[in-house]
Amino acid sequence: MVREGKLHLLLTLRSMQLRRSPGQVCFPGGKSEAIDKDEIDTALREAKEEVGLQPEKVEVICRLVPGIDKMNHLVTPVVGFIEDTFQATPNPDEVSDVFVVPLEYFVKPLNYKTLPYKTSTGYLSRMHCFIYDDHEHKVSFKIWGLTAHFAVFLALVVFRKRPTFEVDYDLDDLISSSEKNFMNLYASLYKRKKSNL
Ligand SMILES: CC(C)(COP(=O)(O)OP(=O)(O)OC[C@H]1O[C@@H](n2cnc3c(N)ncnc32)[C@H](O)[C@@H]1OP(=O)(O)O)[C@@H](O)C(=O)NCCC(=O)NCCSC(=O)CCC(=O)O
Repeated sequence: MVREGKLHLLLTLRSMQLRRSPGQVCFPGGKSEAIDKDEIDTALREAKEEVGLQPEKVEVICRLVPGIDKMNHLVTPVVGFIEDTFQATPNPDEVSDVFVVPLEYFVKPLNYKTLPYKTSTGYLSRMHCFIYDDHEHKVSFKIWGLTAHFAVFLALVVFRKRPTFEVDYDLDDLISSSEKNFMNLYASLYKRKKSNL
């Protein structure tokens, strides 16, 4: 969404009652169901369930290169544009807060650290970790892991500028290098699956 002339990302704080990743920041989303035609359908259905966003209020822009979560699920980000007038109605079973962050924060953060990260298959990567202070609501959010990975990639695609921290992409060939990173990660998981057969 555009707020005060700047692109913003809408994020959620997961409910503490959730079995998986309680209290962590993520995008609205979830597992695909048989009724979903594709990942876009899944994303729109989940956004409606979690934050009350009506699918017809979303202008879907694109899908991004998938990521892989710690359970080795394939997670496909869907990018959509929404109006600034959207008023979230968080489903309290799943979401305890909804907030927005300027997209630019993910290339030029005020509070950032990087953590080296080794996947279950030994693939070496890095995890971004951002602390975002929402001054209007006097709350701070920690945005890290898979969520930060997607936010950084989208910010790089949109702004096409060098971030103030290191990233694992060739910035002159962003899309290909992100596909290559994904394929390497995917291949390392596939190899392990095969050897466990
Ligand atoms: C991947 C999503 C979008 C999935 O959302 P939800 O968990 O709300 O999905 P849900 O529909 O409620 O999930 C219902 C069940 O489906 C499973 N499920 C969810 N997404 C799936 C997928 N893509 N493929 C297969 N199964 C999937 C869940 O494990 C869960 O199983 P069970 O009921 O059996 O559990 C989210 O969990 C997420 O964004 N996680 C990352 C949050 C994050 O970045 N945290 C910070 C660092 S931690 C980190 O980055 C590591 C990555 C990670 O969190 O795995």
